[in-house]
Amino acid sequence: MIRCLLQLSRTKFTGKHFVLHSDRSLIKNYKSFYRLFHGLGHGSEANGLTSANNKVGSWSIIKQMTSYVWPKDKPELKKRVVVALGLLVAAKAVNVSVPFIFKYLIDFLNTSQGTPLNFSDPATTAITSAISLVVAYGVFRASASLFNELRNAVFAKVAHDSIRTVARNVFLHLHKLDLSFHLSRQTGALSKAIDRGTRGINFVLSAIVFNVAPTILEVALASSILYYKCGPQFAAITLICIGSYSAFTFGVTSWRTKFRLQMNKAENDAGNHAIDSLINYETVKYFNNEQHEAALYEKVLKKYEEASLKTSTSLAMLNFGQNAIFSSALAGVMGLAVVQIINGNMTVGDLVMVNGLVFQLSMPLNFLGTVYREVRQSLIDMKTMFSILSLKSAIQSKPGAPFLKVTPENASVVFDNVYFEYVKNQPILNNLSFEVPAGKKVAFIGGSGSGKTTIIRLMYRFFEPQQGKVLVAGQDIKDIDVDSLRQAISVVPQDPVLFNNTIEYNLQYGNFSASQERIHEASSMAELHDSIQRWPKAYQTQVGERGLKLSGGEKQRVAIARAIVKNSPILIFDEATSSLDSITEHKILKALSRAAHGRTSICIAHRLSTVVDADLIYVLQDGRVVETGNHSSLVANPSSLYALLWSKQHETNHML
Ligand SMILES: Nc1ncnc2c1ncn2[C@@H]1O[C@H](COP(=O)(O)OP(=O)(O)OP(=O)(O)O)[C@@H](O)[C@H]1O
Repeated sequence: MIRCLLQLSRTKFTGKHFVLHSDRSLIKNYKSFYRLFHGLGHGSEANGLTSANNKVGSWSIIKQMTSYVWPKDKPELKKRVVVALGLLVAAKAVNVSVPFIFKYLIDFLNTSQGTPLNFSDPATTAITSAISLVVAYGVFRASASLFNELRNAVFAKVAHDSIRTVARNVFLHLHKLDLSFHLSRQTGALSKAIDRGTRGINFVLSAIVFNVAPTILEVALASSILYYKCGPQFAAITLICIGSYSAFTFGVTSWRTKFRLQMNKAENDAGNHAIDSLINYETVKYFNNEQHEAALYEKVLKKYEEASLKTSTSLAMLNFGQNAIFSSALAGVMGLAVVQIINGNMTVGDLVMVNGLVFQLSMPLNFLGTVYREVRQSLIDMKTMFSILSLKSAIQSKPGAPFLKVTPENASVVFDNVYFEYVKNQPILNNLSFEVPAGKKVAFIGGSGSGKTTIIRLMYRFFEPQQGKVLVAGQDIKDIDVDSLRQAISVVPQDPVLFNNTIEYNLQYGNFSASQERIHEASSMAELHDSIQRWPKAYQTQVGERGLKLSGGEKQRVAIARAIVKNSPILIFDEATSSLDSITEHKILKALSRAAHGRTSICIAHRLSTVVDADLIYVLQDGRVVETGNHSSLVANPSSLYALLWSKQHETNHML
């Protein structure tokens, strides 16, 4: 899961096919997620978990969980729940009977004391009673344990199925959430929250089904028996004990909750720091900052330790208080029973039965305390996980939205008066209008931060413009199915990141139904096939986490081949050849123009030499198109920004 989340953190273009995102923006995003995740600021700005967290109440979590334990479409699981509940009732009924057997045994022993049993005449009532009582005691105890174990075995599948389904749903939902969420989250904290949340499910499920309900049943049974068999005082002491025990437990547990929250936060911080630091392994080495990193890590671990100590100390206090309440009640009922025996109203067997019944409550009560404590903690853990499920993606297809009808002949892209800002009142695109005609190669150039990648994000519908329209193949992308839009566009990002798998898997990622020939063909087009064949494991070579075992140029070529495998009518290259040497770049550009033949291609480039053959070049400045034309028309105007950039790059090339 962690690996997948890490991979996800670099995903820039989602949909069915992923092309990956740069580390630079990741680090920036990690910081903002930290604020968001821990509620330190602008939580309402985006899809922050903090705000979502508040919306998810404990009842809502329990309600959601019920649907996993009692799933409409899984009758087999429902049967298991029913059988498990049956076993539970049987175990409790048997359990409550044990003190009775004890009582009869003691009374029998009392009356038979001094009268030796005649074993040579087994038909005597005394022998039969003695043997039956001892056997019944053994059988009842064994049956209670058997029913409990069977119940656990039968219910285990229900719990595991629920955990798997919830984990899968959260994972899928994470992929469905929009880019704003992924730009704001922090991987370490998120993966820890999911780990803790799924672990909590098992606990909460078992606790509610097997502890809370049965304890109430057991308390009711024991109190009724005490009331009818021994009198109202016994039932009253028992109920007062249970009342004060529960009140004390709930009160202290609520007070302790903050320590658990501090522990979770410190654990998240430690996870984040460890992941961030290990991701930046090389940077740490470049600056000899191992000790600095370890010191920061230790600082958060210390916070964890402090919170953990407070949790343990307060737990000891809780345990002691619970025991004191229970022991007082036990002493109370025993004292009452002794008085009754002396007055001749009760037998010694009754005293043992009362002791047995009240003592038997100690187990579920003790559990009730633990359960309440753990359920609260688990609910806190699960809150974050379920809050993810409650988040709505800002980008969704409208109900019944038609699929995009796009062919290479109509694959045009139009921006009509588009205004877009990431942050309020800081426009990135300012009433931007342009057209990318179908089947043409169009280039966007402009200074760093002028909004080139943002244009692609809007085209891919990662964000929605605040004003204006984006049309693909003449259709407003807001009104069409998002998946079909993304299927129509292949993107080669600036800084691709690969899955920690074989090179073949990474190429297949463009289209899992593509044949091996097609994959090899695409890799040849990206000038990659021959290099791969020279590697000892060829296409089965593992690329390492995020593709770290490949060079920047190799990764870029994998990304190009993968986009070719996807075979979409619109191709986008975001600085796609920036890590290549000039000879390889030249070869790839030729291959790309072959691959893009008859398709619409959009290139973002800083090196103008890569776009001289573009049919149309848009020059961006301050979120607007300031110049349009092809290379020759733009250089022909010596006062144009393009001509200036062209001459500057020429000068630099000559200097080199
Ligand atoms: N998620 C975001 N939240 C806030 N601001 C953002 C976000 N993403 C990008 N920006 C800002 O928007 C501006 C345009 O970014 P964009 O990535 O589109 O530029 P670019 O032209 O592609 O730059 P470069 O050539 O350096 O890649 C930048 O100033 C950037 O800092």
